[in-house]
Amino acid sequence: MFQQLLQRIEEQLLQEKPLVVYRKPSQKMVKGIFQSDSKIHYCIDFKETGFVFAPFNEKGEVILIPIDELVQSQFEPSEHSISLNNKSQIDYPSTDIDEKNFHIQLVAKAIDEIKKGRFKKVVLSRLMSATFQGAPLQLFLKLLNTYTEAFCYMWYHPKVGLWLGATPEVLVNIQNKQIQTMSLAGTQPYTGDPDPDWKKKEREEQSMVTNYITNALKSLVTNLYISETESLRAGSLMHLRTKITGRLKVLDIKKLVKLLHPTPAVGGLPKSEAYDFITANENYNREFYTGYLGELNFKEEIERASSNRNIENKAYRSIHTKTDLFVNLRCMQIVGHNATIYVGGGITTDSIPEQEWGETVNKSATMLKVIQNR
Ligand SMILES: C=C(O[C@H]1C=CC=C(C(=O)O)[C@@H]1O)C(=O)O
Repeated sequence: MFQQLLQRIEEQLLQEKPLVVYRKPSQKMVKGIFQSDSKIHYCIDFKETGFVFAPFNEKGEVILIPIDELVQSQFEPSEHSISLNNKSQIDYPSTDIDEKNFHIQLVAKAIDEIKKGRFKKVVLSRLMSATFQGAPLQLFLKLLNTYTEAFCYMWYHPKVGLWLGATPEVLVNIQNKQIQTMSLAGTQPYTGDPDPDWKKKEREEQSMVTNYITNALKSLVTNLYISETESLRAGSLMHLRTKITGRLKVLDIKKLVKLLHPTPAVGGLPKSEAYDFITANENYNREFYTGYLGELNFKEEIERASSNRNIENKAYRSIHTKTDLFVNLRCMQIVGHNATIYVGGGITTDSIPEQEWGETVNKSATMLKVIQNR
């Protein structure tokens, strides 16, 4: 069955038609969505059904792959998954000294602006290049094998390109009017401790995200609930996560997404000042990195146990509409045998530029491990 899904993916790639194949965190089901033509469809009012792929730029167009054909199959991660602990196994591509200096100076400039009061936090990123052997589909299978707790995907559109990723961050899950989101920030390497100590810088950086999201949601939801903050493992990294849930007063996905994206986990605070700094200073276009992606308005049939209402059938079915969106982190764009890997980190007044560089190097390991089959 899984073999059939792989064949269908290969066929679609050969025909140069749009597709997305993905697996949600902690699930075994891999879904492939195949578009029947090569047109580019856009999501306009968020009432459409399909798989969305949105850029970081809020004003950029959100691409939609309609569900012309859906093929799904269970995937059993193989026993030979890649080890996530051994940092030394990675062969980091050599970096140009100018590249490193540029990033360090960029971080220093941001710290200055924070001290001057222009903004409180900004997420700064860079890209790096690496070559790989084999086919992109092989990389996707390695992602599935390696990052079972992440949202793993391969997305392709002939007019846009091919992207792969394994992200730990949920933008928002919506089922009927119930929503679930998270504030995810703060990073340290995973060393085997599932609940390590966190420094003040990471705690503050993450609580800014929590505060932003809860304030943004206040006017839109009732029953707002904020969980305890916990450590979350994402491959060879650890993050801080707080879960936030609530019930929408009015189901308006467009408004909700506009409010959440980009969260200060990928943009900064205040949103527009940080955004302006990023676009004026980062020196490259993030495109779909730190955008969002996932299922929009999918219909899901839920079977419930027998109830008084429906004794003859022993069960009754109801149709739910679900939206599951993820932030596009730990991702790369593929052209031929070249991968462009995107990595970034949150900068606050307590950031140390050299360490922020190191954090982007650590984050690149998520994709490099897969590329290098380490
Ligand atoms: C921007 C990225 O990560 C975000 C998510 C988790 C932790 C982050 C941090 O510690 O800076 C970032 O906010 C990235 O991986 O490129």
